[in-house]
Amino acid sequence: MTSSSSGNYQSGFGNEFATEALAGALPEGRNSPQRAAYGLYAEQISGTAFTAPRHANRRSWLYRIRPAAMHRPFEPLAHATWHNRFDEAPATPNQLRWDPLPLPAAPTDFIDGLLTVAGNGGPAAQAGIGIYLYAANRSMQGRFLYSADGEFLIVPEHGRLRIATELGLIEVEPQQVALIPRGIRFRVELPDGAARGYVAENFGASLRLPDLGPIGSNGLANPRDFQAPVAAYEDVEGDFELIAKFQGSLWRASIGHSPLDVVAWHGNHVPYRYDLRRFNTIGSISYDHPDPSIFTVLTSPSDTPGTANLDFVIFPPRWLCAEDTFRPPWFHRNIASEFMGLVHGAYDAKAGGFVPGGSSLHNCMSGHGPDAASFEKASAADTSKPDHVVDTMAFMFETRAVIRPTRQALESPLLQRDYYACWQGLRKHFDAARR
Ligand SMILES: O=C(O)Cc1cc(O)ccc1O
Ligand SMILES: [Fe+2]
Repeated sequence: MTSSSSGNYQSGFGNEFATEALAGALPEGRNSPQRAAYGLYAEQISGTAFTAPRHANRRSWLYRIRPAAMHRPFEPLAHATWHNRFDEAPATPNQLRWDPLPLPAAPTDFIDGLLTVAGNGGPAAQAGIGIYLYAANRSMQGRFLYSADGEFLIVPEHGRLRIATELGLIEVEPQQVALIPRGIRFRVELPDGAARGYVAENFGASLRLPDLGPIGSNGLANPRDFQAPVAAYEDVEGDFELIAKFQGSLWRASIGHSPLDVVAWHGNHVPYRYDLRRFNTIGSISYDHPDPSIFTVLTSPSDTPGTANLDFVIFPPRWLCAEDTFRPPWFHRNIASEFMGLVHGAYDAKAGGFVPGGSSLHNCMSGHGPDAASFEKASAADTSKPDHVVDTMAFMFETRAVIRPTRQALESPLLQRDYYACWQGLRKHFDAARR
């Protein structure tokens, strides 16, 4: 087996990258020479329509030991907890919150450990997202995964992931995220022996950096902090399995070699990692709590301008200094639906019950906001002094379409059946005689 490089990245979101693990493996001046160097096969993978506008167009050219076509036929593969059936249970307007998944006792790899909590739309419509949790305790061995249905945004909460992809190696730890584009084959290894986290599978237009408008040319997630891998290949033969996620179901095929055999590549349909601690958080320096759209890391636009299929939003450490302002998130009802997770520390709108690895769902127009304890504390706080919110990293998958929990999520013992009670202690302060 030949394998190369660890910890090597190329920087810049949306760049036209070029990388070769063997000198001269990338053809010069053309994509598809009559005979590629080293006896490699040239292969293109497109992530957008050929004719998508140039700024949105994604494709990569791969120079590989064997073409992706070379495997035995696929057959259906059952999975007890990972699926895209978002219509099994009625969509609910109830506020929902779950405790974290326990780490598994039996041997469980990343694929086995995936569980669908909720979602909307679907792969057939190329719109919506699947929301999954994973809890695993061993590396994928002799098997490789790709999804034809969407890109994976992986948000680790516990344990590092070493993600060996066709285009090279991506290593992430909690407070970093990984993005695996549609179609790219990969294997997830667990250097810490156990791992837990969240995944959004985006069936819609690929995630990109949001426009910055009047913020200007810098800020939020800066493009240079996104890191794509360098080429790293495996020249290894064996009795392996290629697993495809296709239209919400899994398929398996025997493959006689590692499909991670790309010696060189160039293009922009690429995996990335991003460290959420690099986010340049912007907020109010006068009064009022701004809309959380200023915390958008990446966005998947829909066909309606300004109305995302998916926004990936984070709530990182930050200073709060708005004067005469209720500083935590306000009470609200939104047209968008909000799935939240916590990867580190505590969230400033919830004094208890929302712990790292836990999840919450507040659907379209469902009232929510600070719990009673957080409300009382923030209403009494001295706003002439800044507050430093530290030790925190919450995130939100926000979608234009209602997020439909799966039956297994609604029936799970992890669902907090008393979640509504966190708002029941909000006292009546109204007094018509006092302004
Ligand atoms: O519900 C939440 O906690 C997320 C959220 C945070 C915020 O600062 C404003 C609106 C919002 O939905
Ligand atoms: Fe909210």
